[in-house]
Amino acid sequence: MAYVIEAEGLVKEYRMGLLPWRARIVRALDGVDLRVARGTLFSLLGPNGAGKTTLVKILSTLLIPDRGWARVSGFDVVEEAGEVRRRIGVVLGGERALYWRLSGWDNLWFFSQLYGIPPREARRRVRELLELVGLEEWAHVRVENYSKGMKQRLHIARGLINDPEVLLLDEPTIGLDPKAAREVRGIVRRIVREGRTVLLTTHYMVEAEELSDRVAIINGGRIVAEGAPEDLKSLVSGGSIVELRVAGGVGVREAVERLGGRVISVGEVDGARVFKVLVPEPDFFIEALLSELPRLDARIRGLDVRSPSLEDVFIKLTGGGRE
Ligand SMILES: Nc1ncnc2c1ncn2[C@@H]1O[C@H](COP(=O)(O)OP(=O)(O)OP(=O)(O)O)[C@@H](O)[C@H]1O
Repeated sequence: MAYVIEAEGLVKEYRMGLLPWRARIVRALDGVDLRVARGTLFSLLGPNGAGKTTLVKILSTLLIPDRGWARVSGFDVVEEAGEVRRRIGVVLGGERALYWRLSGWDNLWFFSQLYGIPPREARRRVRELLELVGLEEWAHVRVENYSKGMKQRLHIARGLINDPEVLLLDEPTIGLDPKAAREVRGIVRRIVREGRTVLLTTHYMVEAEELSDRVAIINGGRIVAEGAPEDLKSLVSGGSIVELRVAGGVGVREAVERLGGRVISVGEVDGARVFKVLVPEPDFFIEALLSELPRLDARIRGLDVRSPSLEDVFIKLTGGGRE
């Protein structure tokens, strides 16, 4: 198996505060190993502050790790940073790397010339990329008139200007409405179909589940699980997820556990508590629960049974997270 991204034992710490005696060390990566096969889409899924951006920055040579090593396309990200940069495209979330007063075409042309692409080839490339991201009709309109989704699509085109083997995408759909996010995901799929390798970070389970060949769940600077979405779901397999909404009652959680359920999260919606419970045999569990709850003075507001999703795995392994 040819791995186009490899990393082992990556550690990165940030020092917070200017005064040495009051400095606080934040360990953003705490020994990360990673292997991404050529031509696949790999997602790093994790809550805020998990270390996703730090990892992408190390792989794109923008940060140097304190310990460990990483190679992209066979080149070391520290020792051979120039070689790595020639072979990657990077789209960092929230960046403002476009010139808003220039058109989409002029932005891509400008970046093509920074890479020293000969004019004839650059023209062809810009045309193809605008087509890939569905902006050919907007090519000569200033970027300041683009919607958020269009800007993000242009960002992605910019990340591909040097025809990279590997595209690193940090939170590509953050802040986009569902339609714009769907368009971006479609483009990402096309990029992988072209034979490139894509590593993307996200905290949207659905995105990771829908797009990825493999997913690594990262939390607190460590990869806590890695595999194909289906494999990861089997971590909470051997059962069903029962979502139980109850109002009032004392000792509900204890009762759920006594009946063989494993509580993976507890939330609150409209004044009712929502228990997500992993249960081996839902029929038996629900029957027993229905006779138990009235004794605890708990009123059932809703009950739902479904198969586990990637989100359940994520919650189980990270103890929460957004979305
Ligand atoms: N420049 C910095 N200085 C100090 N601490 C930082 C810096 N950048 C990141 N951190 C800290 O390192 C940890 C990991 O941050 P990182 O941005 O890599 O996480 P993330 O998974 O990308 O999160 P998010 O989804 O919020 O972008 C967090 O605790 C963060 O506060």
